[in-house]
Amino acid sequence: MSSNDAGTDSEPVLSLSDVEVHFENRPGLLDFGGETQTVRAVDGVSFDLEERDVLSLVGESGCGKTTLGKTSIGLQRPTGGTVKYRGHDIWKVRDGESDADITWDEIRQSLQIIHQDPGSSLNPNRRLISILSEPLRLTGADLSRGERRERIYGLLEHVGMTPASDFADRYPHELSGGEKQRVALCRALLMNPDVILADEAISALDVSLRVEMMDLMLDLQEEFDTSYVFISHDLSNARYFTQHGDGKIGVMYLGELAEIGPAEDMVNDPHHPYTNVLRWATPDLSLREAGEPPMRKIDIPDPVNPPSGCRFHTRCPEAREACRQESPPDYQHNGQRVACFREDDDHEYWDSPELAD
Ligand SMILES: Nc1ncnc2c1ncn2[C@@H]1O[C@H](COP(=O)(O)OP(=O)(O)OP(=O)(O)O)[C@@H](O)[C@H]1O
Repeated sequence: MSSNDAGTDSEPVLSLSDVEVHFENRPGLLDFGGETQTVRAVDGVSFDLEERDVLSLVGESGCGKTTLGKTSIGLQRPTGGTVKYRGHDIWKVRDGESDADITWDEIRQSLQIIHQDPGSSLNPNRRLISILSEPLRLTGADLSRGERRERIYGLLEHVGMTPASDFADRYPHELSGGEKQRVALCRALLMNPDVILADEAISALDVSLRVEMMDLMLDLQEEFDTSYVFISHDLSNARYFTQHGDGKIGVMYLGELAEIGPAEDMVNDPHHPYTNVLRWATPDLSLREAGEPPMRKIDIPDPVNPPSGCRFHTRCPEAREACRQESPPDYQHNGQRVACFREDDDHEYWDSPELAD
């Protein structure tokens, strides 16, 4: 085994280091003279996900949550940096450049996804029993037909679809949205994954069902030893899920992680001015103070041409000249990691002039 790819069980389940995903958008056929544009969807992101951990990614639409989530579970190849599963560089394994004793199939099986719209990922022509038998066959579980059925029934009942015999022979269109999402969760869990990427997995559910679904996911996390990357545009849902899962919230802005830390610290004591904006924009947190948003401008810059220095400087109420010049490194503040010069009492930021609108 090569020294730099010798994964062990003591390694984080996932470890992302300086990950970058840039998309090259080529001009369309009719776009004469158009130039290829580079969309900087994710830039310089690092984090570890431990066993039975939660990382919730929040941020405005287009900030790179889905791209980062997919990159974390090997559905998107990064254009820079590394993604490691238990210490193994997953793309080296995929490309046959690793002598690790793990295969790409094993890694892919360990990293599962549930989408916002589970209906689109459940085959409409197959009954639930058949949909849920598939992962058991794929994982090579040596089970008889009867044992498979028993395992599936057990899980359906566990997620509240009782009696399971009433559900097993139904087609997806015979289920409610919440039931479909439970089936998608069951199907992902039957692969025995280490990580499930839940991409806006509760957003399409009625508000009354969201907490129920999050509780179910957390309940099963204990039982199946699963970690979650939980994507949500709603900070109050991310707070609930992260706090109960004892994990971290990562706030993304224009492809970068602006701040990451434990849920309560992020909500009650945000250190990055953009985390403060998200908090202000989430009425459910009951923290909104009267008046204007804590931002200079409303419009979001283009990820094709992000602002220089700190990407948030064009909207940040605290921005100074230094923020336009230089990109802030990560500073550690207790359990939080913050990319903002204001964390450094000695930084030249404090002596540089405030930015005018
Ligand atoms: N395959 C692709 N090709 C080109 N650009 C892409 C591709 N996928 C995503 N993008 C762009 O990358 C940026 C980040 O997109 P992404 O979907 O990751 O953001 P998001 O935060 O998940 O957004 P939303 O909350 O709206 O789903 C956006 O500007 C998007 O248009």
